Amino acid sequence: MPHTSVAEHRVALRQVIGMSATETVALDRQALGRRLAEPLLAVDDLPRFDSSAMDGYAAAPATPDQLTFPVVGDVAAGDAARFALQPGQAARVMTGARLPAGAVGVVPVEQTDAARTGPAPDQVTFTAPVEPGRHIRPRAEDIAAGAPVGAAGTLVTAAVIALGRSAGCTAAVVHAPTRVAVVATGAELTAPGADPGRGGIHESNSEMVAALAASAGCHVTHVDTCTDDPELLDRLLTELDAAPDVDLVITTGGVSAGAYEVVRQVCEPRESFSFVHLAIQPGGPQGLGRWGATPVVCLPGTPVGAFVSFEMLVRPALDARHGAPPRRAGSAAYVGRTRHTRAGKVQFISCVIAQDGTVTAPDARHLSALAGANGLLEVPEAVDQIVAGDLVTVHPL
Ligand SMILES: Nc1nc2c(c(=O)[nH]1)N[C@H]1C(S)=C(S)[C@@H](COP(=O)(O)OP(=O)(O)OC[C@H]3O[C@@H](n4cnc5c(N)ncnc54)[C@H](O)[C@@H]3O)O[C@H]1N2
Ligand code: MOO
Repeated sequence: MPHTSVAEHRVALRQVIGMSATETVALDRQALGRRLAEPLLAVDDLPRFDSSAMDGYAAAPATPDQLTFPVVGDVAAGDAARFALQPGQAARVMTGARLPAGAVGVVPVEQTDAARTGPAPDQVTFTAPVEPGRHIRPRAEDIAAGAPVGAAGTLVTAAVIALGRSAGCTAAVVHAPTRVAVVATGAELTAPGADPGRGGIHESNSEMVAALAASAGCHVTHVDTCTDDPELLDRLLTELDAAPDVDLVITTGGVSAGAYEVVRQVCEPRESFSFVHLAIQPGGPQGLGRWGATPVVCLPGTPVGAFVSFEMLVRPALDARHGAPPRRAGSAAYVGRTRHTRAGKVQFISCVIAQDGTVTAPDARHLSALAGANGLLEVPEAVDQIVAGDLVTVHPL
């Protein structure tokens, strides 16, 4: 296999995976988790008008110490409040109500002699003078029409949905999710619940990769398994390339040096494909290319290798495709036992990052260690052991 650096492979993956299409979606929960492809601008001011922050009385004192006011109006939230307060007048207002013109401040009902409920009184007396501006939410205080709710690249969160909708936005231009087909290959794979017999194994990669892709903002549209029969894989890839709902195929297995490496056998002869063994562990054997017009990423079959290489290689390319900024690795103080690792390869070890900034890593490299992990600890190529007190690079999962 050609020798390719991890950095070169990452660049190649980004090129093949490319950028997603953009689409306009309603600014509701379907936009949640997407990245804005264009700035989202406020359509309206928020608040749309000077409004009351309290249930109480808006007042326009004639003198700074005026305490008793005639009540000339009653404004509920939603009312148009077409009248203006003259100096010396007050109006009952509810939280969120449009303030009558001329209001200087709002006095909460608790600080008056008025009853909370029932019709508005003819007159109200406050316990203290009106403070100018108090309990008034000025128009556009939160965001003004035309100002950005979010720049391109912003993650649409519940708060972004709230801000945008409050500012009158109804839709957003976002990066479309990548429609992914997963194909797990291997003669030994047995479907859930079926008898694996003497040599079979319970198949797990397909749903693991589907879950990883979903967590990376993809829509998983196909999940297939395939035997080691080259004709079957050829036919399946051709079908997926023709399918209207597949932007990317991710395969697992069949990429190493054995006699029945179906993915390599079928894909390697095609010019666009390259198969490499990267200096990382696990996840070293990798393939990449296009079947027809469809990008195909070939991960190794070992479940931990497939997981780690998805996280460290494929996820960054999907993030870029979906308009997300690069994730930053963290660092943590290693507090476990001395771990000997293999120099010459970047190692990714399942680890547990604690709240206090320390990190431990169980001895095993098995799926059980990964299932209990919340991060991957990266041991650089030149390092052959990590000891307690080392500051190490960690990638949160
Ligand atoms: N002579 C060599 N042998 C191997 C090399 C090598 O360089 N020379 N590389 C090793 C490394 S590293 C890896 S990783 C694996 C990659 O092998 P494949 O991608 O061809 O994967 P398979 O052989 O198909 O499977 C490996 C392993 O994983 C299990 N597996 C596969 N698919 C699934 C699945 N869908 N669900 C659950 N488990 C799965 C499979 O049963 C095997 O145990 O090659 C090494 N060998
Ligand atoms: O890549 Mo393999 O065992 O290094 O997963």
